Amino acid sequence: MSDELLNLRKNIDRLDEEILVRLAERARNAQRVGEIKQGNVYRPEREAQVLRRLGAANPGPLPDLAVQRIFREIMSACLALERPLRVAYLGPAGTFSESASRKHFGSAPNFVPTSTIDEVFRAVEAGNVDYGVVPVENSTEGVVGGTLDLLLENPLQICGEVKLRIHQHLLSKAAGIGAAKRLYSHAQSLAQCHEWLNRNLPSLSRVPVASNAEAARLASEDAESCAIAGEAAAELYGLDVLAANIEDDPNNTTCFLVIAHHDADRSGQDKTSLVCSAPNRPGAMHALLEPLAKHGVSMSKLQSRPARGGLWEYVFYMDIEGHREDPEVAAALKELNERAGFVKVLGSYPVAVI
Ligand SMILES: O=C(O)C(=O)C[C@]1(C(=O)O)C=C[C@@H](O)C=C1
Repeated sequence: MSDELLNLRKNIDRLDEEILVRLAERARNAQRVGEIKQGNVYRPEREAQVLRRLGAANPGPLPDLAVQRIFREIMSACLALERPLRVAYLGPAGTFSESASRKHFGSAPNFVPTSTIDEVFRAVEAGNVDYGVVPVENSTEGVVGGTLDLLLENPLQICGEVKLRIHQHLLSKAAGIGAAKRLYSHAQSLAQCHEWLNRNLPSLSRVPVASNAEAARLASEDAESCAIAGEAAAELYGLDVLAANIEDDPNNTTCFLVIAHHDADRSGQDKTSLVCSAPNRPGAMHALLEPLAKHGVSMSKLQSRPARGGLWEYVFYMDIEGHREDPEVAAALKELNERAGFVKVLGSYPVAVI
């Protein structure tokens, strides 16, 4: 081994020990914060601030995202010293919902898979878990109506968002693509890879199943079949990637929400989700939007859904920029309350950092 290589490795060993000592010191501080803090130990606004600050202060050569992922894990482990979290997600294990949960909370919590989105809400509401992660919108397939309906009916609040790039892979234990006779996947994933499949595997029979993870499990038990699923499912079921990133839209992204009994404090870069109704008369929609324009509040999303109970009655889901405690947002919400038939603030939370 050359002298230079030996010296570099010696340096790395010394630096690792320094990092370790500093990590222990950080963890002890977090433990003490946990003792002093009243109420919830998990503080999404503080975590977002830490990640943003370190991304901005990063001197390189590591990319910002790599630094933020490392600190995401550090905070996850520090928080677990204060109190281990329980997080429910739409299962089974290996789904994109699990990947989104881990992306947001790191790997320290106890993750609890559920069978339906409704069960995620019920687990949080009953206090069986601290937080829940539910899909709300996919860039190709649109909104998850069930999640929007549950947010309207339920007293729970949104305390965070997770944006996950969805990469779909063709997975199998078969020797090659030609050997496969059946393809399992969730209907949404089959739709997201429709063009690739028509081009590359037009005659392979496509079998929709309950989830991508279930598709991966079925493919792991039968070497004549393959599945479309993500990396987490491939790892969990020991499948080979026959073709990677086969989604038709390379920007395919799903947005998830983190639900809890509380929303988040101000982080400096926040959004607020709300749902409201407008009376069915001319100019009613304009009346809803006017307070936002008047107070300089930007709206990033507007989505209508049929109201339960009234034929051709609608409710409107909005995302606006800012925290409900920011003065201009508070003023706009107050006026909106006076004009709309009904307004429910679903929560203010930090804009996703990673
Ligand atoms: O600042 C806090 O409240 C902490 O508990 C520390 C810490 C961290 O490790 O930085 C850990 C968990 C919280 O969610 C936020 C931050």
